[in-house]
Parts: sequence; C-alpha cells; structure tokens
Amino acid sequence: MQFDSDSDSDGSHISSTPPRQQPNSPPPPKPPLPVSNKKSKTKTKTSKSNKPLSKPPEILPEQESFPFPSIPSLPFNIRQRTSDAPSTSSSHSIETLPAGFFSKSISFSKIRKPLLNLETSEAEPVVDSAKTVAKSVKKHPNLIGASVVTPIVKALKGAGEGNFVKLNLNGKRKKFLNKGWKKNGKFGSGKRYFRNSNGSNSGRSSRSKRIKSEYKEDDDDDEGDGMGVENAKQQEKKNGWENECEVLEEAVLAARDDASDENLVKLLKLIHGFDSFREGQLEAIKNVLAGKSTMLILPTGAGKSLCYQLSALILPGITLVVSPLVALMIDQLRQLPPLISGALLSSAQTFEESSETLNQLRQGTIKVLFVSPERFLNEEFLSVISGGLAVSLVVIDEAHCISEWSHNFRPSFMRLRASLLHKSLNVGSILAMTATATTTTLDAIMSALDIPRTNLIQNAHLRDNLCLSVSLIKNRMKDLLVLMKSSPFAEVKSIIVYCKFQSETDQISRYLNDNNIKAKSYHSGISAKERGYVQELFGSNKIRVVVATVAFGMGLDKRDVGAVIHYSLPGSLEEYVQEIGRAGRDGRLSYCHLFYDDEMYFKLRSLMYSEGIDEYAVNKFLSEVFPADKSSCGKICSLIKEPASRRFDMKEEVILTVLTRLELGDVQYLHLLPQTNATCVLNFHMTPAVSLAQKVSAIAAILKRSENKHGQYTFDIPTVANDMGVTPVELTNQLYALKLKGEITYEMKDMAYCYRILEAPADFFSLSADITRWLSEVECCKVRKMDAMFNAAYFAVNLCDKMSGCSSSDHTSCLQRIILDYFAGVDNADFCKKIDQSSRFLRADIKVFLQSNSHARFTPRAVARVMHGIASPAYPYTIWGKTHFWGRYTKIDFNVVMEAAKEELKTFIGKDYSSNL
Ligand SMILES: Nc1ncnc2c1ncn2[C@@H]1O[C@H](COP(=O)(O)OP(=O)(O)OP(=O)(O)O)[C@@H](O)[C@H]1O
Repeated sequence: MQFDSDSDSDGSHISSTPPRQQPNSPPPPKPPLPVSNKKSKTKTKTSKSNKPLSKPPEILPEQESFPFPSIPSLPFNIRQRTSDAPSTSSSHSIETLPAGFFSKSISFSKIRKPLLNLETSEAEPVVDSAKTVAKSVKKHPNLIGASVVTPIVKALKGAGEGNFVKLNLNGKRKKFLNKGWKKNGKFGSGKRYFRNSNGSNSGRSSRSKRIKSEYKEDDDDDEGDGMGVENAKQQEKKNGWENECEVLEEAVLAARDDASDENLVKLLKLIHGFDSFREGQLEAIKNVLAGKSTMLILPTGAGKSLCYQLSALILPGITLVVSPLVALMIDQLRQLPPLISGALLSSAQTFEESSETLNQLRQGTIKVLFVSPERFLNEEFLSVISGGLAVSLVVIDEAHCISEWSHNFRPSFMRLRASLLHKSLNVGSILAMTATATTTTLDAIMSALDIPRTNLIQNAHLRDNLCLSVSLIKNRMKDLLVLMKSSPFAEVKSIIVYCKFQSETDQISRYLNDNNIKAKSYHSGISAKERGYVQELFGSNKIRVVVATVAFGMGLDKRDVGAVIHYSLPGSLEEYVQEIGRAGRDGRLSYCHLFYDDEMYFKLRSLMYSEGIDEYAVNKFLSEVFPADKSSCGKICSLIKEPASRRFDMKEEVILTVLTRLELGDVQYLHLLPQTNATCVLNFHMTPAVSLAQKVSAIAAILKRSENKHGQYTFDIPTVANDMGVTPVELTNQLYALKLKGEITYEMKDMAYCYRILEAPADFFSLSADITRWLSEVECCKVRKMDAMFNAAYFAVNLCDKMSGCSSSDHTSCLQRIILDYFAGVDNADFCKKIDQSSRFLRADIKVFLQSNSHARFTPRAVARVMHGIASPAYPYTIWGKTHFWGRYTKIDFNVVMEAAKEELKTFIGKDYSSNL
C-alpha cells in the first residue's frame, strides 16, 4: 500500500453548491508518479493507489500581482432612517424519532425524518412580490428555530443566485448582466447582487429561471415600449424594490449609529431572515463593531460566517476574509448575502481575473474581499490595499491554521500576525474564527493576533444534535453495508462516508451501488468537472451517499446531511469534529458512526512521520539556501521546488515551512517573495535580439545571462532580476509587456521558492539544531493527535462503563466528554499503548534490507520510512514499495526503527551515515 496524501490543491471543487459555471474541460491529468530519480513531479498521484490524507490541502502559490491605485468607497450610500423594519413570527415542526439503534434520548426540536423518497428535494417556496417582503412567513424544514421570515433580500426581485463576483478560477468567466440593481444608485454600483439568502441550496435552478425572466422584463422595459399595463406593473415592482432598499439602508445606518441588540436583530431579520442570533454571534458582532479584536470559537455549522457578514455590512470600510482554501472562499462568497458585494483574490485566478478584482476594489464596489493567505506575502497587493482603502476588519477563518500545534498548520498563515496586519493594513480589528482549537492552539492564535483573553468567545466544540457511535470494524465493507442497511442509517437521506484512501472511495461506492445504495466517490484524484458533478448530484439529493476523502466537506453547508460515517479513523479529534460537523447543520438529530481497527491506526500513525527531517538534512538545506558568498545579502535567490524536494528528501510543504520559519523566527534571515518560475526560454520575433537589447535594458540583461541554442535564449529569472535590481515578478511583467507588443514569446518553467536574503546565519549548526528540534516537536504533536483519536475510539468500545448515557454502540456521552477534555488540554494520548517498542527481528531485517540494496544510499530515517511504508520525495513508492520490507514494521514505534537503522547503518557503512545523504 502506498502512503501518499490526498490533497485538494486548487480546492475549486469543494463547495456546497454547484459551480455557477462549469469549466469547459477539466485540468490536464496529473502525471504519473516518478519511477526513478529522474526529474519528476512530486505532486503526482495515481488514482489507483491507496492514498491517505495526512496533509492539508494546498493553495497554489501567488505568482503575479499588479499595482492599482485604490479609492476608498462604499458599495452603497447610507441614507437617513425613515421607517422601522417589519416584524416576524415563528413556529416549529416536530417529526418522529426513527426507531431503534440509539437508546439515548436527546432533547432536540427536530428529529430526522425517515427516508421516503430519495429523489425529493426540498424546494423552497418562491416569494414573488417585492411588496410582500417581511410579511411573508414560511416554514422551512431545515432551519433551527423552525420558521423563518422570508428575508427581505429574497423577496427582492431576482434574489436567489450566488454573489456577483466571477468565480472564474478555471479560465472561464461568467458574464454578468451589468444592470443597476437600483437605478438611483443607492445600492450596488451597476451590478445586481443575487444569492440564495436563506442558506439553503435547493430551488436554485427554478430561481435562476425566474431571474432570467425578470432580466428580460427589465430589458424590455429599457427598450422603451413601456406604456402598457405590464410596464406599469414593472414600475410598481421597482418602486416596491426601492422602498425595501430604503428600509435596509436605514437599518444599516441605525446599527452603525447604535449597535444595540434591537438594531442588530432587526438587521439580522432583514438580511438573513433569521429571528434571533445564535449563541456567541451577537457578542462577536458587538465586539467587532466596537473595534475589539476577537477570538470566536463556535462549533461547526454554528453560524460563524454570519458574524463577519453582518459586521462587514455595518462597518464603514472593507472587510478582508482570509481562508485556507480557494474552495472555501468560493463557498463563502456564494453565501454572502446579496447586499454585500464580495470578491475573491487567490492564486488560482488568472492575471486578468485578479487584476479585475483589484480594479473593482479600487472602484469601491467591493465590501468583502476573500483573499488567500499568500496574498499577504505579496507586497504589491499590500500596497494596493494600504494605498488608501480603509480596512475595517480582517477575518481569519479556520484560524487554527496559524498554529503549528493545530491539525492543519499552514506556513502561509504564520504571516498573519497582528503586527503585520496593523502595520501594513492599518486594520480596525481582527476576528479569528475556528471550530477546532485546543488550548495550546488557542494560545498560539491569540498571541499571534494580539487578542486579549477578555475578547475570547467560546462555546462548546460540538453541537449536541450529533449522535456519536463507534465500533470495531472486522469485515470492512460488509460491516459498512450492514450499518447502512440498519436503522437509523437506512432511513437517512444524505450520507457522507469518509475514507482515507482514494482507491477505497471508488471501491466502496461501487460496492454500495452493487447493493442498491446510490453512491458516488469523491477525491482529489478525479477531475474537477466530475467532482463538481458529484457535488451537484449530492446537493440536489440525486445521490444519497458520497464516499469521499477529506477533499470533500470543507465549507460544505448542505444542511440536510443526516449521517457521517468514518470508514477509517480520522487523523485527529479536530479532523473528526470537522468532518462530523458536516452532519445535522439543519439542527436535526444526525448520526455519526466511527469504525476503527488497529491495522489502520498503525498505518495512519506511520504517516504522521512522513514530514520529519534530520538535522544534517536541515544543515545541508541551509547551506544551499544561504550561499557561501558573503555578498549574498540583499540578493534574490530561488530554490526550484521539485529537484530541491528530492535532493533534501523534504516535501515541498516542509521546505516552505522551514523557509517561513527563517523569515518569521526570532531573526529575520530572509524575506519570502511570491513563488515564481525560475527558468525562462525566450524567442525573438520582430526585432533581432541584439537590436532589441539596445532599446530595452531587460533584454540587454537577459542576453548577458542567457544560453543561446538555435535562437532560443534560456536564462535564470532570479539571476537576471538581481542584475537589474528588480524582483522576478517585475521582470516577468516587463517580458509580458514585450510579448503583448509581439516582440517576443516565452515559456516559463521550474516553479521555485523565491526569497531575498536579509542576513546570513552566523552559526549554521545551532540554527539547524533549533529548526530540527522545532520540526520534531511538531511531528510529535501530530503523532499524539493520532493517538488521542485512536484512544477515544478504543475507550468507547473497550473501556466505557456505559454508566453515563452510552449504550450499545452509541457513545455520544463518553465521546463528547473525551472531545471536550481534549480541547481543554487534557491529554489522553498515553492511556492505551498499542505501539510496540521492540522487535526481535527488526535489526536482522534492516541488515538484510541494506545488503540487498547496497547500490542505494540511506539515512536512518529513510530506512525507517521504508519499514513503515512511507513514501518520500527521494524514496518513492513506485520504487521502494516493491520491497517486501515495505510497511512491515508499522506496529513498532517509528523512532525505535530509526534507532535500529542508525546502528545497522554504522555497522554496514562503517562510517558516519550522514555522508550517505
Ligand atoms: N442566527 C441564525 N439562525 C438560524 N440559522 C443560522 C443563524 N446563523 C447562521 N445560521 C445558518 O447556519 C448554517 C451554518 O452557518 P455557517 O456556515 O456560518 O457555519 P460555520 O460556523 O461557519 O460552520 P463551519 O465551521 O462548519 O464552516 C448556515 O446555513 C447559516 O445560514
């Protein structure tokens, strides 16, 4: 079995709603896994191999940015208040509890309805008249609080589509009708802002049809045939529309003047259609409006997004929302209420797309900007933002990514520090949000963001409408089928089955289909188009089950997912809590079953060691990062990702982590620049190279550093940029301008990390020791998280005394307690010792392995990885997976295997094994 992680590199497929526009064609298929040490892609995947998910999804590097002057402005004007917002009422609907399985009685207002018809979607009632705005009260089966006033925005003509901003991440763009939403310009700025405002995804297509027909009506009106009855009706509708806009403007103004509970609830009703705030929301909004940086910890699906949405509307300046995944940003953008103009800026966009977003920002048509953390690395972007735009609020979603002690650390999030945000962006306040942070993670986030303890808003980490059950899996797929065919799972309409390996998802979905359960698999190895399709089918309840890897779910707000089944153990309790958090978002009782077994635990535990590096490797890495040349300070250097990854046997994410540490540690050794291609191959078309060099200094610099083969000039971009005293991005921009003129064409390759050296370390050895210690602590933390997850499952099945509400396989009570303890800092990682500390045959096996592979060079870590079945950049599965020692010692502690390998290597090589590297 190959161990490699499944990632969601562009993340564009993850969203609760179907994409507004599907790309024409999926991205090119990923190249196969390297078979030798020849130049190869380290991010390659084979969909047939089993791929566990040990690392977080990635964000593509930022490559280009463009300076734009910025003009601070609001998307609409605030007028004087003239009237009060309408009021609403509510009612509840109780359904019957499905029989059997869970004995525990749980106090919920809603119990999941038995499955009647899989194909039935819960289409929302359509409110047509603009005049019926807040008077129309409808029952919505999915909402906590049962009955909801149809939000004003829904009643407004055309409400019902996603936010206006283009989601053209795959090179295609959507044309938006550029008609004034309100022609006197009070709201919007020539755009119409639509979305499904009640948070549900159903009824989308019928609503879009309605929107289209309304556009048509408007167009007809504009064409001037408007003396008839129809036009009079239209006019009447428009008047109603304008009145509603006035009501909204007044409500916003009132809340801005006085952020009282009453004013905020009124706005909540108007914007979101909800009667009341959920726990923590009001407090968070009030804090933010008062300019207090706040840490908000609410369970998954508790409504964290609403806190910044409403605040953004009331605050005068723009709100920046930083998210770890492009997919998450797309989803959040879609979920923005229609009145809040939003946009997205990420590395997955093309040059044109990002410059268009920046243009909109400059024009003041954007109120909320979703931005990838890498954008904060980009000085040009910072200069656009800080050039005159007032940033009222910076929201850091999934804020646990800031901390290396979280389950999902992202090096790029390290840059999001209060000092940087305040200094560079002059932000009013910071709102950090997460559902999963242990006390250690929490401390790290709050200290990085300078959030005082008094501004922590924290609720329980779990919603109480989730029934948690666990069992030991014996006959893997059969056990799953039995579970799914028995109550209550048999009655649940929408189910997610989480697996660790891509091939497992395909296998299981086939098996379920063979057994009359409509299922589809979902993982990052399938095309973006297919993933979008699966999501669409699931979102519209056309398929009942999605069998997915971790690539599915983040940002998923399908409200009626009634069950989540873990076919394998998640990597941590945080991951478990995130994934079960996809269930029961409608507030109804939902079921989460966890299967576990020792074998899978051993394999997954081994994977936690896939990112570690040794001190001599760090040392070697540092000596390449900082050239011996003393004059290197101030120079721009680059490290081409793939060869560097293989050379140091370091995953690309680990390289980035170490570079980020060198930038943000106690001493700032370097400054990271946007990742860029390092090599350029240039062709001249109009003016001969030498003549053009006389006119254009960039070409002169390029010719000095180029290798000319058959009229093609190949050069290293950072080297030429250094000669010219510009950044690689600036040089690339100059080339782009020449290309537009038809002078040249070029091809870029060799994606590289770029950085400017600020200070060469005086003592490489102590710096390597320091970095290695830190990485080893991070690794240890991951292993403990895995252990804590296994121990929770093990405790429930084997040790729970079933005295406090647990029964049969239902362990809601004890798991809830374990999870809460875990987040409160109680470490349960040690109580169950499944991992062995010795083996009689280990040394002998290592010896045989070394002898039979005497042609290869090993380090102790490399040997231990093979014995644990962990692929690495220099020791890929395609080569080393063939040895029969592959994964043989997963049950023995990795460090024990490494120590044994160290001893054997000493004997075998007869000298210091570090020379083996
Ligand atoms: N006050 C409220 N009343 C009723 N429903 C609400 C309220 N606030 C939010 N919701 C709904 O709850 C659902 C979940 O909200 P949201 O996606 O913001 O959760 P979240 O806390 O960000 O979850 P996650 O951490 O999983 O991303 C949404 O459909 C939202 O419309």
